Amino acid sequence: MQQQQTKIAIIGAGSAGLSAWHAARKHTDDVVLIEAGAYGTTCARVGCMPSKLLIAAANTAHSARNAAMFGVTINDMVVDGHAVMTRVKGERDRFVGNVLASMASIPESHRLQGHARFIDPYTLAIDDHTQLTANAIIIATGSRATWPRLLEGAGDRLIINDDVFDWDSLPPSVAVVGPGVIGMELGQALSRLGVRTRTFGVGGAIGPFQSEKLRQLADETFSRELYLDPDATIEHVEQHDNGVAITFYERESGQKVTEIVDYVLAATGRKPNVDQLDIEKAALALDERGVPMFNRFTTQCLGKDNTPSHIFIAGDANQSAPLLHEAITEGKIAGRNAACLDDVQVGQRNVPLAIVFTEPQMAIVGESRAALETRYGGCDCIAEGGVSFDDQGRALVIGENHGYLALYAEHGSGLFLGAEMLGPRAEHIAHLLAWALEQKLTVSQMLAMPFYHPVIEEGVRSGLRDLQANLKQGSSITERCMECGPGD
Ligand SMILES: Cc1cc2nc3c(=O)[nH]c(=O)nc-3n(C[C@H](O)[C@H](O)[C@H](O)COP(=O)(O)OP(=O)(O)OC[C@H]3O[C@@H](n4cnc5c(N)ncnc54)[C@H](O)[C@@H]3O)c2cc1C
Ligand SMILES: NC(=O)c1ccc[n+]([C@@H]2O[C@H](COP(=O)([O-])OP(=O)(O)OC[C@H]3O[C@@H](n4cnc5c(N)ncnc54)[C@H](O)[C@@H]3O)[C@@H](O)[C@H]2O)c1
Repeated sequence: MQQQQTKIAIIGAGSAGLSAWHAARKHTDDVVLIEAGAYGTTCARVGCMPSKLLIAAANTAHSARNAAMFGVTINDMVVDGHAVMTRVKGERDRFVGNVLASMASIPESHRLQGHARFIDPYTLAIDDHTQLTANAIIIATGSRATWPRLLEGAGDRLIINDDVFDWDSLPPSVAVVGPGVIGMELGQALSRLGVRTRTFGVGGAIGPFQSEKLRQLADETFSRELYLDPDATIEHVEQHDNGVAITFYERESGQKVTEIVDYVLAATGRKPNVDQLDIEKAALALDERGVPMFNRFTTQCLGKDNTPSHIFIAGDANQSAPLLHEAITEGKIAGRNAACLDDVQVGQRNVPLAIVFTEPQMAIVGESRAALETRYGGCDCIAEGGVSFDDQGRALVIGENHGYLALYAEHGSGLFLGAEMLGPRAEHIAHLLAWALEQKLTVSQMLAMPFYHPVIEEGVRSGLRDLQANLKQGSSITERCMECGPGD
């Protein structure tokens, strides 16, 4: 094995690893980036971008199909599966190309190709060709899809998101297992593109929602356009000639049925890629899932001896917020801190923000009601308000009048705490609300902002008014109040 020495080794050239690379390079030239698979990042190759491209095609088909609602007739609307996938893959390749072009700024001499694993806390083996010793190591290895064993009955017809973006055309039917973020985005998109879908979950969860009201509303709303059973019992999955026989209890009738589908798409969650790193040789404290314990503000891992380690972890690998913008932020913090081990600093983290690109979109800003209840310890300190989009002016105009926005604030201070939303333009509303949360605005400060007419934001104002009305803030301090002493 070739012996090599570096100041910083970064494992994984995905979004977090590349962000770490650029941050570290501001402090040192001595950085090595290790990648086991294809360059281009999960986000661009098989994640955020191709999924949004597929969704864009699906929503176009859906709008065309529903154009009659506006008095517009579109005759012979055809979804050309081959053309859909050609555009998805073509634009996807453009995004990947952009990443590859930016990688050109990383000299070959600073890159190693191969699978990294720990030999000891400071040494990595890269495949069986290089032994790399580093003063600091950043784990940015991402995550991968997991699935229950039952689905393996589908044989080579069991697919994950990566496989969808390899298709040259659209198949006639797909069973989607897991109505989480990936399952709902891809399941609805495929259904709108004319693929016969069946979506199955366990325990009732849909998308990212914690609020029972929103979960139920999502169930009702999505069930209107696709077969969705968020608490399904799948009894048997078996590969069958040119498809898969899937035996399940039909939601409405409760009857056991067997259907043949072309593919079973596993969207049952992702696990961090830390299990193939020989992580136990890194002398780190691990949680019950085997993921290194770390400080989310420094991304520094905790050593087995309870002292901060020279190892950092960023992006999906730590599973704390498996989203692209969080991967970039964590990579930046990790890169800077790995380069300045004597002066590890707290990095800036933003408020939680998650958006699901279904229609209606789903979004969570700040902590969910359930998480807030836990944080506040059940002290009845949280006020809730909300608004339905069913009869909201702008939503009616554009024919997207479905959904609800739940808003949370703190009694007493009136501070805005967060929101959960199913509804039109949630991607934009969620940003406005996240920015308000970031600025630590109170509900009355938010209500003092301008609201144009007619816009979805007017619905947000109605929700904020409802929240304001439910807030217990005590009597307002009058101009010459008892508390105000002489000299005021
Ligand atoms: C279908 C889908 C849709 C998504 N949509 C969105 C979205 O709309 N918005 C959003 O914010 N997020 C979205 N995400 C999540 C987002 O893609 C991830 O949070 C983000 O890509 C994580 O980046 P990362 O750098 O941690 O991982 P990656 O980009 O996966 O990088 C990890 C890299 O590490 C390499 N690696 C792993 N182990 C080793 C090893 N031992 N040695 C060397 N290299 C190794 C891997 O090959 C990989 O290249 C989506 C994800 C999926 C799957
Ligand atoms: N728009 C976005 O930002 C976006 C899009 C896609 C993915 N992502 C990221 O990727 C992560 C992973 O997404 P995901 O959808 O794989 O995970 P997820 O945790 O969101 O969803 C997994 C779903 O599978 C269900 N499930 C688990 N076991 C099951 C079983 N045996 N049978 C049926 N259902 C089962 C779960 O109840 C859950 O609903 C997300 O948490 C998110 O961070 C983000």
